[in-house]
Amino acid sequence: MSRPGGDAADRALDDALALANEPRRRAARDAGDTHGEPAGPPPNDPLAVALGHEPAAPARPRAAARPAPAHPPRPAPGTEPARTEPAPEPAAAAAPTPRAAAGRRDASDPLAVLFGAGRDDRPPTWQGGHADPSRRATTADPVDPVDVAMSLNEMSPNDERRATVQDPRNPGATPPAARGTGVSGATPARPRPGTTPTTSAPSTTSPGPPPARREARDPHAHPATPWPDARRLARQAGRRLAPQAVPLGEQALGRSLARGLVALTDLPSFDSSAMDGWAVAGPGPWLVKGQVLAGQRHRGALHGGHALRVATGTALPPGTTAVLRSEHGRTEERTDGTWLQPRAPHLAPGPGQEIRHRGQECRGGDELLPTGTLVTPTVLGLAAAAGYDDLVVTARPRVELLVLGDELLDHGLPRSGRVRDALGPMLPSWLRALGADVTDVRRLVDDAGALHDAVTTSGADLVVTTGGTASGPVDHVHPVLAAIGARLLVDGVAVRPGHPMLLAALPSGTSGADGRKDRHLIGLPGNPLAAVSGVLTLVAPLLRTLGGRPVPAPYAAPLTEDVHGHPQDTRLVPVVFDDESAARPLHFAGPAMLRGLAAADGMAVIPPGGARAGDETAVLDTGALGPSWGSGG
Ligand SMILES: Nc1nc2c(c(=O)[nH]1)N[C@H]1C(S)=C(S)[C@@H](COP(=O)(O)OP(=O)(O)OC[C@H]3O[C@@H](n4cnc5c(N)ncnc54)[C@H](O)[C@@H]3O)O[C@H]1N2
Ligand code: MOO
Repeated sequence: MSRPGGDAADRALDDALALANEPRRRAARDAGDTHGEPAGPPPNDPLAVALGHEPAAPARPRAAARPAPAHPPRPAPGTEPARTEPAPEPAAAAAPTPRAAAGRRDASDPLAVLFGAGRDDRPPTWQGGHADPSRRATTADPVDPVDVAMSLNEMSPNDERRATVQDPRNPGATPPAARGTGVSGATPARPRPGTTPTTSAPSTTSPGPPPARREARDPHAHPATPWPDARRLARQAGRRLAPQAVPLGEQALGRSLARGLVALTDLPSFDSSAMDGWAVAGPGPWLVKGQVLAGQRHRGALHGGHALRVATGTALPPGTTAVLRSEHGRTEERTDGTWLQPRAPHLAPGPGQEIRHRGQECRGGDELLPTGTLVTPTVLGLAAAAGYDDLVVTARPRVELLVLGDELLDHGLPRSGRVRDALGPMLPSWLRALGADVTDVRRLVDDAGALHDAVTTSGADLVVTTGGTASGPVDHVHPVLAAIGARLLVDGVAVRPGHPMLLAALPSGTSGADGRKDRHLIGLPGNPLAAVSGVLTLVAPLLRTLGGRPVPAPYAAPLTEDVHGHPQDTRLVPVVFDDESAARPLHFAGPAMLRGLAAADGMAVIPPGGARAGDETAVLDTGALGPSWGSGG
């Protein structure tokens, strides 16, 4: 099956994002920036700018051609640098505003991205592809995911992660990543005392995690994957699942057509009246011969000088030359019957007037919609009108969500150093909006054995974890992946927030009961906005591939104000469209905050080095995720 636009459109999308990001990344590097926090939060003064109605094809990002701001803008109240959370200033908080509808190519798609620039603006060195030897790969470079994949077995011997690797299911065995290093004896942490896991206790099937010596994992041991590359790697990591025939209805909603929708018949399939009135034959006046309603059939033909009272949708008998709509005609009872004539000479219907002709919309065999079209409510309606009872659609990727964290509460007020789980209630809807079948949502205690069991026994196509991706004492995601021999395709992304997110190919031995292979795990950071960043960066592109969903039409918007950038990393910043075309950055956008995003229409993609007021900036749609048929990815 090929999708409209398919990989080419997908590549175009990522290429354009790479274009938008690359020059700033270089500008930041040229300015001597290295690792670190953004130069400063965004400036104070929100401006109102209009959303550009750009063509879907990559155009030219003005942002890409401009140098990075020489001086970082002043901090804005209510914003925070990547890892600090200043006290919010309510007066400066952006109030939720009406969502802009116009200007979007695909309002149902959370990942609709619009571009502002084209390749013509690329600096000469960029056009050379590799003119700058220090430049990291971008999506413009063909990169084989296999080349980029980092097998834990291939990590350098001095990677401290090796010291933490131990198979919690088999404490005595030297895990693959530790073989040959002489390192052993890592212990997954035990649940903290006083914690109350709500839905999932530590594994009862597991012998339990062994004692371990945990050493700090160095998150900077390897460079983070550039954000556009991470999206592409996620998109290329999986293969489309096998299509299924499902009954026409909600089951099909949100999937893609695995076969083009071909008209089974002419539409309309018979000549019918477009108006309530009279079917007439020849010029008037006409003798009214009776009435035929929609769904009824008149026996025989209509002869010249005769009329039939008809309703909108009535099948017209042969001989009908036009329909006179009711407000244009007048009847008169005479001894020989009811006579009809136009109310005025100019209201006499011309030939064919008010007739809906057979085949006007399509002929049998015409392709109504191509393969890959997202099934929306309207598509269901069209398919029904065209006579379909079932649709052959792409499968929904089965996704299991594992929410990690002893500190999480599932009800009541945050208290005693514990916080409410914000991701359990939020992510399943996101995942469904991205086309997933969320098979399970489990809260796990911070226990390596529980995580190990959950991952290895899951039958899902994609396991999504939240929390535990960093290098804290109970961050078990990396050690468990290493222990089971998972292959890290992305291990840390140059994006703020969301830096520690990861994507791993699970070994085929961990396929579930149904024997599905080609399974993946995405580790989302625990900070809630960082987790959303991971959804946009890794989850959406992978789900789009697995579910064979169409590539969203891109869109971009000029920014209303300067937005500071991280020196090397892309930033994703919640923005709201104040009117039809304004992208205003919102405050309260720190990694642990959801207040900004909750009021947002999307996340602006701020390239390394920052963006200026007026810069056309790609926007990832986050505002239209409500409908379960929502596209995305
Ligand atoms: N030494 C370092 N520490 C941290 C680094 C680093 O590079 N070196 N990265 C920081 C970044 S960036 C992020 S993001 C976080 C990611 O941490 P984890 O993925 O390991 O997540 P946790 O530590 O489990 O939790 C982080 C934070 O988020 C809260 N949380 C977790 N789950 C939820 C949830 N379901 N709902 C609401 N809040 C949640 C948790 O309580 C923590 O406050 O690591 C930094 N540290
Ligand atoms: O706090 Mo972290 O912001 O996700 O990269």
